Amino acid sequence: MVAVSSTACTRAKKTREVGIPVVDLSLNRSIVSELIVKACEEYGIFKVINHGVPWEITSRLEAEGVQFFGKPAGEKRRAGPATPFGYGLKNIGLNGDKGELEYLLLHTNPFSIAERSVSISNDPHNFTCAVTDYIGAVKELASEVLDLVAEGLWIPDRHALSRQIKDVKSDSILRFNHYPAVKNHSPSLKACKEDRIGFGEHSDPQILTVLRSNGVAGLEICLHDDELWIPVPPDPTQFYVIIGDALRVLTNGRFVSARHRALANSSRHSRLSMMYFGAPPLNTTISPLPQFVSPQNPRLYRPFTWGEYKKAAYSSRLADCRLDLFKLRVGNDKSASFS
Ligand SMILES: C=C1C[C@]23C[C@@]1(O)CC[C@H]2[C@@]12CC[C@H](O)[C@@](C)(C(=O)O1)[C@H]2[C@@H]3C(=O)O
Ligand SMILES: O=C(O)CCC(=O)C(=O)O
Ligand SMILES: [Fe+2]
Repeated sequence: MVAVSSTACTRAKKTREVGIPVVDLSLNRSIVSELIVKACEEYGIFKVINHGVPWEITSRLEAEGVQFFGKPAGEKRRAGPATPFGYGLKNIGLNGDKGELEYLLLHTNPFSIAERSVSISNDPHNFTCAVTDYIGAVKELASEVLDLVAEGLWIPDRHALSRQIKDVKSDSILRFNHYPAVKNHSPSLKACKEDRIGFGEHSDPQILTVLRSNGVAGLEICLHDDELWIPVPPDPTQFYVIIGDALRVLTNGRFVSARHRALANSSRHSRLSMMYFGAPPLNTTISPLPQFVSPQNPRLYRPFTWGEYKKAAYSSRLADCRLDLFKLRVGNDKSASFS
């Protein structure tokens, strides 16, 4: 599927050279927390370096991904469908979204991983270990980032955010996306430079996403609703943190949940990305924290549970602005009080 109209050939692709913030976690803690808060307010995405995740853990999981997606189609299908977890091909979610990719969705619950690994790998024990080690390491990284966010925002309970994803009942997800290289690229199509949409525009519903990809480009973010897509350079040795809708709500809109997409334009190599989506338990209430609500900054969202938001997300299309369903009409609505 090529998700562009024929007019795309005459339309220049709108992109802009903007540097995505880079945060060095080995620097002084108060500097790091300030940098992270700034990046979350302005971009909703940043790269972390000196992150402490051992290369061996990342490369072991990548090798499992390469092995799985290299299997014959029929074998991969046996690990599907991806609703709610397992192997998916081109169909995304439940409402007709499509993309040029195949993927694996896993719940991070240890029992769920062990159970799924049997249909995914010929060596389920190895697969389970690789996934468990990786989740442990990126969860630690995500928790550290959330503690730094709490410090930078002067949230009195410095573990209030990280506790949500560390909870044993956390509803976090691990995802592998594989975007095959474009085969048989005819010269005329090449000249056209059309975009193949791998994973369409959206914001992630969770608290935050930790993304790692191989060296193949594709990820783009859209800033300030201005229709300009900014390429996010791939860096296999580092991680990108993407702010999700839940953290946007907790900060009463002070943080942005970055709208992003992945293109599948590479003609030589396939792109493989691995995302950890950090989420709270289903019954956790998501509501703006008191210090972000005041007469000057009225409450923007009504409280809801993560389960409620997830249900709304899965009833929507990928590009929908799901948070609008939970927005309060500030100014002429009595429920838009502060507390
Ligand atoms: C179209 C959809 C796919 C998605 C569920 C949804 O209905 C809307 C949100 C999508 C998203 C984006 C971030 C993650 O990749 C994901 C697993 C999630 O939690 O929300 C996907 C969902 C999916 O692919 O099933
Ligand atoms: O594969 C990627 O690089 C990004 C995919 C993504 O945004 C997602 O799965 O939510
Ligand atoms: Fe995403």
